[in-house]
Amino acid sequence: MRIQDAMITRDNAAIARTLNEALPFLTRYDNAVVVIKLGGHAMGSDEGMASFARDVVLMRTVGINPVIVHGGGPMINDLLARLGVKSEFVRGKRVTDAETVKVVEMVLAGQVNKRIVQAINSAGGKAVGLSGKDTDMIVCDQTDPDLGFVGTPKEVNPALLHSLFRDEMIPVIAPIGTGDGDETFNINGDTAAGAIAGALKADRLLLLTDVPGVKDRTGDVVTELTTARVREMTDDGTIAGGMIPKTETALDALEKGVRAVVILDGRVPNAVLLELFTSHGAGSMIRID
Ligand SMILES: Nc1ncnc2c1ncn2[C@@H]1O[C@H](COP(=O)(O)OP(=O)(O)O)[C@@H](O)[C@H]1O
Ligand SMILES: CC(=O)N[C@@H](CCC(=O)OP(=O)(O)O)C(=O)O
Repeated sequence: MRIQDAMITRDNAAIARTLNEALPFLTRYDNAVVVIKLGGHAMGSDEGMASFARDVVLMRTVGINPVIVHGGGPMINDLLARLGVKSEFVRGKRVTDAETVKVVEMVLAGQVNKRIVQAINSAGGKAVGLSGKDTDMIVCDQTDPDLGFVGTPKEVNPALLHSLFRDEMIPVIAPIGTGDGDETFNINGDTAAGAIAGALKADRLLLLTDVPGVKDRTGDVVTELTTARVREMTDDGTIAGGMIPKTETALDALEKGVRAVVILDGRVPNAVLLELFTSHGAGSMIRID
């Protein structure tokens, strides 16, 4: 056998093994709803975005209904800094005054949302850019007067998303909500993703971030977490900062009927596919005890 033929045979064997491993998952996820939160830190380069978009289109092609809810904190920070507006976070949430909320909406629903929509459409998908304001999809209460225009979703109307699924479209949602009046609320991206996943009773909520998962005190990633363990790790301060809205979201989403939540590193190429279609998965999976 020529060296080249031997290499092809080896490659084919690896491909066959991968497909073999993926097949049971392909059946399991047929028509499943998978909500993916793409954090600002996980968005990275254009190449990374293109690879993420290809994965999302592949999910759609094999019959999954993906929903993308995105963040964009670092992009908001950039513009606020250029405008000379100071910004601070309390327990992972941005204190948002009237001026800041305008910048937040512009960056998230304009710049970041359209970048993701364009990447998915370039990869051959049919992405539709939305925010929680469209069809009153996310109606909020004010989270805490000290945080200003930060919203906590109190009502999620997912009807539009079901229509989009029927037409094999991929919703891409900016975490901006409306109030009972005509207020605009800034919603933490994780919180918005959890609220949408809960309303859809999603099969999976994937929170893509810039760490490999939830780390314990020694810095090791915990691959399987119960809700009780998450509470313990929050109480003793092991879970802190930006990880708090993620784990709070996970607990809330599980309570609303989401089957499992996974926190994983969005910077790893094909992170979403590895999580969904391999037996070892990726990141930290949180399930109800
Ligand atoms: N126990 C923990 N395990 C992993 N990350 C943690 C933990 N506690 C705090 N963090 C911090 O949470 C960050 C993720 O939150 P954040 O920066 O808001 O992400 P994103 O922008 O992706 O939403 C990590 O980069 C890490 O610094
Ligand atoms: C209330 C609140 O904190 N909203 C976030 C919304 C964006 C976000 O969540 O972005 P990441 O996912 O990239 O962190 C903010 O203003 O930064």
